[in-house]
Amino acid sequence: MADILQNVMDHAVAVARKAGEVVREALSDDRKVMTKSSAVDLVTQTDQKVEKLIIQSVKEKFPQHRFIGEESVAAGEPSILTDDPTWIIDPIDGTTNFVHAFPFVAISIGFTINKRVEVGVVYSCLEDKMFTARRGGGAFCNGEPLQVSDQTDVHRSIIATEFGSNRDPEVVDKIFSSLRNILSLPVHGVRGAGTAAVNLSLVASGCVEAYYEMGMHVWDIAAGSLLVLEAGGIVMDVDGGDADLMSRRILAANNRSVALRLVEQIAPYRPDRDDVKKISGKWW
Ligand SMILES: O=P([O-])([O-])O[C@@H]1[C@@H](O)[C@H](O)[C@@H](O)[C@H](O)[C@@H]1O
Ligand SMILES: [Mg+2]
Ligand SMILES: [Mg+2]
Repeated sequence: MADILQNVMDHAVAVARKAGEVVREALSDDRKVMTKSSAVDLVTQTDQKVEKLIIQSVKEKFPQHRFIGEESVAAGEPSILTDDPTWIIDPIDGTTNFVHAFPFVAISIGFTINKRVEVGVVYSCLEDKMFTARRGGGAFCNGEPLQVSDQTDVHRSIIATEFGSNRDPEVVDKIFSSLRNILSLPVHGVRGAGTAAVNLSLVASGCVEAYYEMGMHVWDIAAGSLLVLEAGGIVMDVDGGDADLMSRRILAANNRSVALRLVEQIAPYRPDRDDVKKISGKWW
């Protein structure tokens, strides 16, 4: 197992770095913007090109492995997580940032066996920060070990979250009531990098105490959730229950004390799960 995981880690780092070069080069091109689930859920040809590059390179080295890729799922591939070795890929996490040249854009590659993340790689390619973690092996940024913040007082914390791309009025109301509750605790501040993976790397780096969101997807959080765990943090559902990669809900924090104070303030809702999709009238 250790050899396989080291081979996976080495390959994920190498292909994430190559993908980062493609993204940086594309920043100087005209970026043709398309939309997916809403007018603000953006995708570009670079997202699609990078995902193809990653999957093709993994298939050559690990032909038996499975994939859940954001843009493959958008094109109709199922996002079912099995016990098989699976690469969970977000080719560009922060596409809206990429379109606007806002400087937080990441390639996120998680690797699971038996539905558990064993390797996580998040390459924040405009910052040139390679975040890596192996289960039980610690979390690192460009080779330097990461440790979550030791702050236990939520009032002295910065909390990260995102507004997402769902503009249904009832969802927007939930987002803002959670935000109002947390801001009024009070906390030192609320931030959002515009990418779940970078937000999770900020928790792992001790720069923010927690990140929560509802509506993001498994490819946004698979790699980053392991960064947080291996940096000494915790990951759970926004209601305090067990973390569930496919639920599209996450609360990642430096410790339980801060996490549970946030659970009390978050107005939860349940997005459609990543592994439950209507395809040609059937549910799977
Ligand atoms: O689409 P993308 O840039 O890969 O991923 C983004 C996520 O990282 C973010 O957490 C979410 O709020 C955005 O709506 C978007 O889904
Ligand atoms: Mg994403
Ligand atoms: Mg993406």
